Amino acid sequence: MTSAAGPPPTGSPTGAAAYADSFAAETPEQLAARHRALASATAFGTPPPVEPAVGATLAVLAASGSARSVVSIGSGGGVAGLWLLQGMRSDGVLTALDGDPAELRAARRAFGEAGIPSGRTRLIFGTPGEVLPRLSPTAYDVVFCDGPPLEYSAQLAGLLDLIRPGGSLVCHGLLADGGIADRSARDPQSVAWREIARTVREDETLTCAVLPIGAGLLVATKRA
Ligand SMILES: C[S@@+](CC[C@H](N)C(=O)[O-])C[C@H]1O[C@@H](n2cnc3c(N)ncnc32)[C@H](O)[C@@H]1O
Repeated sequence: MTSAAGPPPTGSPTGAAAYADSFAAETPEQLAARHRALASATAFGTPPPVEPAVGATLAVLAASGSARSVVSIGSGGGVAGLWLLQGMRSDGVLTALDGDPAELRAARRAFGEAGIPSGRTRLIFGTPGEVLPRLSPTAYDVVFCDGPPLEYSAQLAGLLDLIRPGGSLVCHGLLADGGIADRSARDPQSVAWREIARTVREDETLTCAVLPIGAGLLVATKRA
């Protein structure tokens, strides 16, 4: 992807993945947030933002449910948040949490530059374990998780409790290194992803799918 905001990052996808990303054109403000997040990833080793095709999928999921209330766990620099806001109702509120104040500042900047009214975002510092108990059960249309699975796998029941019937849990990153599909991979991250995927697949109140875009999306929708 080439843009006025800078050259394509190294390691950019090719072929079908590149087409999927190019289809999901980003605004100059989204591109600026993406380039800041990628620069931070290069400089500090922070995880990269979601790919454009993943962002567009988040927007579609939010739009298809006329989402008014969305939670983003691991706000990062706000790239995914901007896509979610794009799909949500114009009066919808995005609650974004992160355990790194610098990431929350970056997300606030991204939302401000994109002209998002301050009342449409709620930025909360903390871990899922600290913040989830303060959120209202069955009040959210979409709960999006993007961060180390070990950080929220233990919170899975609490995450599902937040979602209204018809709403969705969306987890990003389960296909990142192929460990989930490799039975011999016993590293903690692969084990956590396997456990999350197994739990949602076996839950008869959920309809779920794995979408092989970006680093992989696990989508689980609560039956109405
Ligand atoms: C992959 S980045 C999120 C990128 C974001 N979804 C985007 O596309 O802009 C993961 C984020 O999770 C946050 N994080 C990691 N562990 C956390 C924890 N235990 N509690 C809260 N946030 C955490 C990191 O600070 C980081 O900003």
